[in-house]
Amino acid sequence: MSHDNIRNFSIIAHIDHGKSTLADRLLEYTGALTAREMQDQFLDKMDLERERGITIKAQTVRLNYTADNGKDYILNLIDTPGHVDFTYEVSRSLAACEGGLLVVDASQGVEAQTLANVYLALDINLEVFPVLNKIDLPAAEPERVIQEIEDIIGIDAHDAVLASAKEGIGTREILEEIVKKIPPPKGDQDAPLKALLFDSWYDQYQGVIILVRIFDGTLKKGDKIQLMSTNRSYEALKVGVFAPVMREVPSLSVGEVGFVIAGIKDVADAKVGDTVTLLHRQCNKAMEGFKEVKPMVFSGLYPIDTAQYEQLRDALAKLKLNDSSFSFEPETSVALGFGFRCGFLGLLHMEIIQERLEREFSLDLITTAPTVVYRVHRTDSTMIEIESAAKMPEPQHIDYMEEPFILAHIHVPNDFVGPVIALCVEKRGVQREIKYLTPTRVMIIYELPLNEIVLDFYDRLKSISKGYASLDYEHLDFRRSDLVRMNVMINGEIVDALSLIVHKEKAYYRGRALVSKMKELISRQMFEVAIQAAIGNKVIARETVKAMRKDVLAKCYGGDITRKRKLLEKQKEGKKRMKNVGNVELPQEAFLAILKVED
Ligand SMILES: Nc1nc2c(ncn2[C@@H]2O[C@H](COP(=O)(O)OP(=O)(O)OP(=O)(O)O)[C@@H](O)[C@H]2O)c(=O)[nH]1
Repeated sequence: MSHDNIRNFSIIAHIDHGKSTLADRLLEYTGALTAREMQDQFLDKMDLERERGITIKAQTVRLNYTADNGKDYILNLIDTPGHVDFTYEVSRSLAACEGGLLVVDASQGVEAQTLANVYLALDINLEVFPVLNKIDLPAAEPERVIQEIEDIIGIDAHDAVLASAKEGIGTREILEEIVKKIPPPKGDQDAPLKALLFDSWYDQYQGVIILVRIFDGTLKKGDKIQLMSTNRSYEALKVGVFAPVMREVPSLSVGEVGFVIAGIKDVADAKVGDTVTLLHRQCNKAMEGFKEVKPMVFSGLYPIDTAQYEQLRDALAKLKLNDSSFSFEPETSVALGFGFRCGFLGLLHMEIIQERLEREFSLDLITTAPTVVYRVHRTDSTMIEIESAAKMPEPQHIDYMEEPFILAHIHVPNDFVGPVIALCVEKRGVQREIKYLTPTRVMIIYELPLNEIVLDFYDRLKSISKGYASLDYEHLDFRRSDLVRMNVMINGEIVDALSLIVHKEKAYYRGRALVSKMKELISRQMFEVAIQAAIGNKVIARETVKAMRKDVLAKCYGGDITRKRKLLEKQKEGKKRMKNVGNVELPQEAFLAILKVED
């Protein structure tokens, strides 16, 4: 059977350059969606995604298209998540394709994130062709952007499609280009099944659904399949495609993309990048590029109201059903009580989960400052990985420690090179390369400790570059580093949830800055509050929040009860995100004060 009529492609775009809008246009044009269904963007399903304008979970659709040459084609659009935390998932989705549309906002030009994904695509030899979107905007500069694409990315862009996804301009040209420029899939129909699992999620009615791209062989309903990384086998109960809603088909063969429901219980068993083969006729080599993804950023989540603990646990379990890259385990804090230490792929992933917990599950949470995984090599020559300062052994048991490093690509206009380099140096960065991509655009490549990135790197980068800089990063390795545990004491008591691991050289300065920030954040209480930072037994900084002079209610001249109630209510409002630690009331912000400290 010929696979000549199949085209598998992704849309590669920087956030907000119009990927979802364009995808909807393609669906609409090929008749996959009616205009009414178009009211909502089809591909970005979750509310949160829509609100934040970012794509979190990949979605894939099959489109039927009759080309100008009179032939019918099946176009599989494979959506990719659009954020730096999900690079691995992006790379697996791209691996399921033969080509990619590079969508660039004609008024903005090429951005760092676009580059990262384009390079991912070019590295695996995808056919990439450019589409300039938003040409309806008065600020669009197609010529400049075409030049930029050629200079920076090095692909031919002179015949880039000029499009406006908003106004439906260029849609047919794009479909024609897909057919002409992207090669059809190759593969051996008679070989044993070899399919790439490139996405999976949990559906409450159907269980785990996996998306696969067939490279060799055929996958039929009823087949006994095996996942090669876990060696577990399942029966393919349902096989089908999204067109764009789920539709069962008898089988999927070479080049095709579709879903399989196979009674997999847990998304953690359906690992992105895994190879699907047949139990009794296995392919001899798994797909390349498989990686186990591991959480890199951790934070403590505690219910403000201890009665919400069970609810929080259930909510975390529910979220985990659909997100195997997220982890949680119970943690107890003297200061905050019972909660969970949660692991995330990165900061955005963390914010998304926290926001969902508060919004979809109506939980009020205190979150502790994000941290990374450290490796502690103990004097007894064993090694442990810790993801919170509370787990750090006493100094006499530590031989040395290591912290994770990343490779950061920062894309910035010429004018900001100086400040960006200064920031990287301040954050203990090691310079790799500074590349002038054009006379005005610069790529700054630095090795940086992840620990500095999770604090305030991104915000600082944005503010020193007036929003122009963009960042993307990949994990490099663990490096030996001089780290100490810093404790924060409130009225002489160590508050464990505020302890942090810092680089020794930064400790004094950070300690001082942290306590002075906390002083601003903690409101006056009926008594004096001493805030101290200490390393071991040594106090390195101290600030005092003076006692309140008058009772708030004293302001309410005597008997005006409504006024009094109003004031009390107002106080209650403000109390929402407060936690009593000892007898001191600490606001949520105080737990994240370290994020607001500048070096
Ligand atoms: N003027 C104009 N606006 C557009 C065009 N295409 C998209 N937009 C707008 O640009 C914004 C971003 O578009 P999206 O399609 O959500 O961007 P996206 O690239 O999918 O973003 P992610 O899902 O985060 O990757 C939206 O407000 C769109 O309405 C266009 O051709 N012209």
